[in-house]
Amino acid sequence: MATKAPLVSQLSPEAPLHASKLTLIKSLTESVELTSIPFHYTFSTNPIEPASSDPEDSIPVIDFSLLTSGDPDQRSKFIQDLSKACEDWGGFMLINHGVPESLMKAMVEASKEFFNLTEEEKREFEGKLLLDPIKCGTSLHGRVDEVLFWRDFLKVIVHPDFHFPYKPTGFSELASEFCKRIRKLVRELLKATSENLGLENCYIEKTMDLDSGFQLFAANLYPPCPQPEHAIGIPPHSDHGLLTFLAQNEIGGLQVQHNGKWVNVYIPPNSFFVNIADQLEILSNGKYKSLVHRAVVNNKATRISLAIANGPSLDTIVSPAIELVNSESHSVVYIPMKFKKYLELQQNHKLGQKALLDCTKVQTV
Ligand SMILES: O=C(O)CCC(=O)C(=O)O
Ligand SMILES: [Fe+2]
Repeated sequence: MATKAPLVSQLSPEAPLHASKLTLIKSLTESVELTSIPFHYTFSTNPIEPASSDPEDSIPVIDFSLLTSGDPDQRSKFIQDLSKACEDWGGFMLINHGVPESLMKAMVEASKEFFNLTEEEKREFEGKLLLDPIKCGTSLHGRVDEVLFWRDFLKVIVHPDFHFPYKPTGFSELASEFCKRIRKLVRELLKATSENLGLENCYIEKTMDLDSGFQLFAANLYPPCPQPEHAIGIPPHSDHGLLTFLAQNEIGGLQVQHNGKWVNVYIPPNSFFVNIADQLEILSNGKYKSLVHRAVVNNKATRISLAIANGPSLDTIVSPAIELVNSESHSVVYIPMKFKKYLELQQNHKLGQKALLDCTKVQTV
């Protein structure tokens, strides 16, 4: 059995988590035969409630090729489907989006290779501060987390400036292409969204300064967990930007909150799950709600997910579109805030549903 100091601190309930570096969850699960989860990983003493398997709860599917077909009827179907998905769910499965399946698979493979680097090699990319361009770690904020999450991550700022680890070979080139294609899709989706909100076609693109938009690539690794009903990969939260794109290997684990229930979302290998994030909720003055989601773990197979968060530029002051504020039916407004400030506040906020977004709301009378 491994007896590295950081491992001991994770296994013992008395040891303060903050005392030493945390072992990556991948290393922990590979170094000892675990039959139960170490104390600090207990997210819930009661088993986490299972998700709904009601066919009524099927995720809307948006066919991107309808938009690009050149047929006006197909385009208007796309616009309507998107509008309904944003209002009813806050997320949708995006199919026929034009990103080659081979590129998506290669990205998942390269992420897996990254996580397979030695712990020492990965420590080179550790990163400490919020806007450090490359950060590899475990849980959420690492040592400051009260409960540890069953997840290792690599987070990289890929726009407006592109950064990326130089290992494994070829990962950076693949990621550059992959993220560029996603930015293109985001622009198209946000043009259609502007239209759906009754705004000028380029409203979001311009006001959110997408030419300098903040794009963050994250790869998440969730190894098998001996007690998946008591641990969690990522707890319930909404994302910070405008739209997040999610892809995964063939293993499920994403759940979204819909009408007060948790719903399983399986993302097929050639699809993206796209969810509305907080800045789009603010901009739409609450017409669209950011989607609360979480990642659960399993006891059989390692899951890898890729989450690409697409936001405004860091200096953009995000506020509700004025056209959407003056209506009597919308009495809630959100306090305008620089996106960078929002990220800083989020960093110091415990991840809990939509706690930070709720703080930015003011009730008008
Ligand atoms: O792994 C997943 O499916 C979700 C990841 C996620 O929510 C995130 O990285 O923000
Ligand atoms: Fe997320």
